[in-house]
Amino acid sequence: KRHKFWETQPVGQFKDIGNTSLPEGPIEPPLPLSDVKQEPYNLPTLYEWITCDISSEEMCNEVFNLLANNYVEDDENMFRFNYSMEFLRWALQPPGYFRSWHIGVRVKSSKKLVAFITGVPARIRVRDDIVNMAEINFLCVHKKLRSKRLAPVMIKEVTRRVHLENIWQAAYTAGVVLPTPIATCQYWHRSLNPKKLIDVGFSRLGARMTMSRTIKLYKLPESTITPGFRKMEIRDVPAVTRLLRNYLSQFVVAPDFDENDVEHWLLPKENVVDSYLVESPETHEITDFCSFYTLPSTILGNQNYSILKAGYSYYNVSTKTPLLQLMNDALIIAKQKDYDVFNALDVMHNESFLKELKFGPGDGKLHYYLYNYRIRQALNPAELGLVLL
Ligand SMILES: CCCCCCCCCCCCCC(=O)CSCCNC(=O)CCNC(=O)[C@H](O)C(C)(C)COP(=O)(O)OP(=O)(O)OC[C@H]1O[C@@H](n2cnc3c(N)ncnc32)[C@H](O)[C@@H]1OP(=O)(O)O
Ligand SMILES: CCOC(=O)c1cnc2ccc(OC)cc2c1SCCC#N
Repeated sequence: KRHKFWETQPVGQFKDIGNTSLPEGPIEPPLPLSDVKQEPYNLPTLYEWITCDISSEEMCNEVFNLLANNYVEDDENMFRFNYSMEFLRWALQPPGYFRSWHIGVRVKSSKKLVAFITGVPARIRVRDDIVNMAEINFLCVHKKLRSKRLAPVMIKEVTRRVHLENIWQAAYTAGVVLPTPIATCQYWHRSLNPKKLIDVGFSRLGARMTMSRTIKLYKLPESTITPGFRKMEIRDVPAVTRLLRNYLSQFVVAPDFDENDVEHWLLPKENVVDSYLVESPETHEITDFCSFYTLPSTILGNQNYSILKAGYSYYNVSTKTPLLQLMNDALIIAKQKDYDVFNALDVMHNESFLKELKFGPGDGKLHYYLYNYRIRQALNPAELGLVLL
């Protein structure tokens, strides 16, 4: 497949796969800031750039609506991600964020928002290298403006603005195959509301299975079973940071979280992120941690339901409680909160609990990418300690 844009970019190229003589690390060196293009890339005549202030209710609502109607759908067009406004503010305003990396495209005449792309700063460790990167997300072009080569312009513009902050690497994920994935992961789904998932056509009644038998199969206890299992609070940030940093150190690619990052990304936020930990009833030591984020989806073309309430496994650490038991408590919490499904990627140690906790494999893949950073050989999902939103 010809990748006319991606073949011009400092990313692993398909032709280089297997060429282990190429060094691991940055592909191109940083430039002096004076060499970075000072003015925005040209857009087609009818359109203009707009820097989106996500703090503004009106702007955030415009972004919400663009994504709600034009963002990612599954291959069967059964679902479309429906990121909430509070989720977008959480995802886009981490410590040290740059408003200039929240980039929109408007129609000059109508001022209608028709495209969007974002970056947020993140310190990502790759093996022993800690790299300041941009995490790129929410690339979206209105359905009516597709296949006009707008995406490469959006990507070049966010690249330019990231370069202006002296950052030269990026991390991103996509369901599509581009040059060149550093890892390819699989989604797994754990039904919490099997009747709804069957009704919308995602799941099917198993052979020789009745609906009541299916509901019973996925039934969970009313309450969590681990002694000392409780919601994370702000006073837990130092202990959770220690626990998480130690746990993530075993993976090839992982965020280098400090306490500020943990406070932003992992403190519970209603309808956005849920975090629980195990505080030993004897020693009061914090021994385990689990978290999931809330990303609903619009259900496309179903008479009975319009929204799918989905939880997504985020960061989990087990040092005393078996991961299987910890994640079962996470499922119990999600069911208590009326989630329809709990999703997880096969990253980190997730493989160890998926089948036993009755997750089923999805048909979607998620490819991880680094920009301007070569990894000699693609990683196994279990070597990834990074979850993007
Ligand atoms: C140092 C800093 C660096 C910062 C930047 C780092 C890189 C960040 C990269 C971005 C990371 C985003 C991560 C993220 O947000 C998470 S992945 C979600 C992406 N968004 C969606 O799928 C929403 C629905 N689809 C759309 O809105 C459009 O189809 C999009 C906008 C996707 C493409 O619009 P279009 O109207 O359908 O297509 P054209 O404009 O005609 O352009 C075609 C070219 O775009 C390439 N393409 C298609 N999908 C892509 C994708 N998901 N990533 C990268 N490239 C993608 C495609 O391969 C082709 O290039 P090629 O000819 O070379 O093959
Ligand atoms: C019921 C299981 O599927 C999903 O939860 C779901 C929901 N919404 C989506 C929107 C766009 C979409 O595009 C790939 C996929 C989904 C999926 S499956 C992949 C995400 C996970 N887990």
